[in-house]
Formats: sequence, structure tokens, C-alpha cells
Amino acid sequence: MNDCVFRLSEVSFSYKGVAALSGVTLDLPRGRRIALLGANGSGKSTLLRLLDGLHFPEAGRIEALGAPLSAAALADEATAIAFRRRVGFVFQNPDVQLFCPSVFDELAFGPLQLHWPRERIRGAVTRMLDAFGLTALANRPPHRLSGGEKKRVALASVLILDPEVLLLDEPTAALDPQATDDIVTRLETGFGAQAADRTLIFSTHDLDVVARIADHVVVLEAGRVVAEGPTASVLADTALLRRTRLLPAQAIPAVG
Ligand SMILES: Nc1ncnc2c1ncn2[C@@H]1O[C@H](COP(=O)(O)OP(=O)(O)OP(=O)(O)O)[C@@H](O)[C@H]1O
Repeated sequence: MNDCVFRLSEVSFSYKGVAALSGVTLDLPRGRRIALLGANGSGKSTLLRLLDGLHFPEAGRIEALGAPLSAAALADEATAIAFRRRVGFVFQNPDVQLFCPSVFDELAFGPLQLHWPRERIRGAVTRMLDAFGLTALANRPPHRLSGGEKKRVALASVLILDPEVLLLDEPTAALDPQATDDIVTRLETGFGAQAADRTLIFSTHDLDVVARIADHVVVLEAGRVVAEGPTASVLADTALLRRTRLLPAQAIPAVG
């Protein structure tokens, strides 16, 4: 495949002897909305962390945006800054990435690091606050918000930099149905509408979220890729979904 944001070749990774990914070979094409689907512990978060250069493969290779993604490559400060500008990551737990005294400052933090002019920062933050329904919360400390509000702040603080690739680790985990719908709607309408070459890669085990957002699905099981393809065909494979614990093994009998 020629135009891939990431190319993985026989990638393996373990945490002090606990295997998390084994022999993953995968091309992730540009401009797609890709779901990493798998049961708890299947390796989704680990794969996202490798794509973001937070961990590096023990074996195998990763190419990101046409260049090797390795500890040696990111040790070069200019390469690391360029990579972080192009690839945005939102953690599963927003508390690990929210640390500013106010929501406004949280959104302004990235642009300040990139030395945007003050007026540009003010305008961009104001627009993002409005787009994410956060204007009334602008002066609140992020750590005192609800889980759904924190997720919106974390997402807005990454999207303000308009990354080419957005990596989201379980964007709807621990959210109630309304907050889930809110985030999914923003991802359906906000991110993809910006430009056709933007790529979204997100992890989840929620099949409804996959159906609404993704156009391509990669299924992980015990650290291996066991299926990959267009969303409709993967979601139609109920035997696969049952085997990988994404659907209950047996239908639960109706009550009454
Ligand atoms: N910090 C860690 N130390 C040791 N083992 C870990 C660590 N993080 C993950 N693992 C192990 O690596 C494997 C893959 O975990 P990972 O978090 O990538 O899965 P996941 O698909 O994201 O799971 P979940 O859906 O529960 O978030 C699991 O066996 C897990 O126990």
C-alpha cells in the first residue's frame, strides 16, 4: 500500500515478560477512520502507544509518515517535535493529560509551546471552546470536571493543533450514553470533515461506536491481528466477534 500513515512489520512488544503484541504486520492507510477492536487485554492500548512513539518494538519495525519510528529517530529533537505536531494522542484516562489551571489554559497549552502569536491562540481557543460546548467551563479547573467534560477538553486540546493523525484510546470508555453520543457525534462530524487526508485511529470494544465512526476495522486477539477489513464485513462476522469476546458467546434468553 503506497499511502500509509503507519506500516508495521512483525512488531512484538512485552511488558517485563508479559507479551502484549506478537508479530503484528499491518498497513494503516491515510484518510481512514480505523477502529482497533478487541477484548480487554488484547493489545489495543499497547498498539496505540507504539504508534505514538511512547513505547518501541522489541522486535520488528514501525514506519510512521514515511520514516522509521524508533527511539533513535525520536531522540533527535527536531524529528520528535515534527512527529508530535503531526500525530495527536488522547489517553484513555483524561486525568493523565489535563494539568493546566483552567480549561482555557489547557487548550492554549499546545499552541503556546509552538509559539503561535497571542491573537491566533486566543481566536483558536475561543473557536474550539465553542465547537466542543466548553465555553461556559473555560475558567474551570479541568480536574474538577465530569468524566465526559474532561474527555471533551482532552480531545479539544489535541484537535486545536489540527494533527494529521489522531490516536484515541477508548474515547467513550466510562461515559454515560449521552456523553458517548456527544463524543461520537463530534468525531463523526468534526474530525473527518476537516480534510480528506486526516486519519483517525481509535481503540474500543463497543461495536455501536465502531459502526458509527469507523470505515475500517482491525481485530486484535491476545496481541495478534486476527481480522481486518471494511467495517460492514467485520461486523457481519458474528462467529469472529463471538470468538474474540466482542459479542457474548450465547444470546441471553429474553425475560418472561
Ligand atoms: N503496564 C503494564 N505492565 C504489565 N503488563 C501490562 C501493562 N499494560 C498492559 N499490560 C498487559 O499487556 C496486555 C495488553 O494490554 P493492553 O492494555 O494493550 O490491552 P487493551 O486491549 O488495551 O485492554 P483494555 O481493553 O482492557 O484496555 C495485557 O495482557 C495486559 O495485562
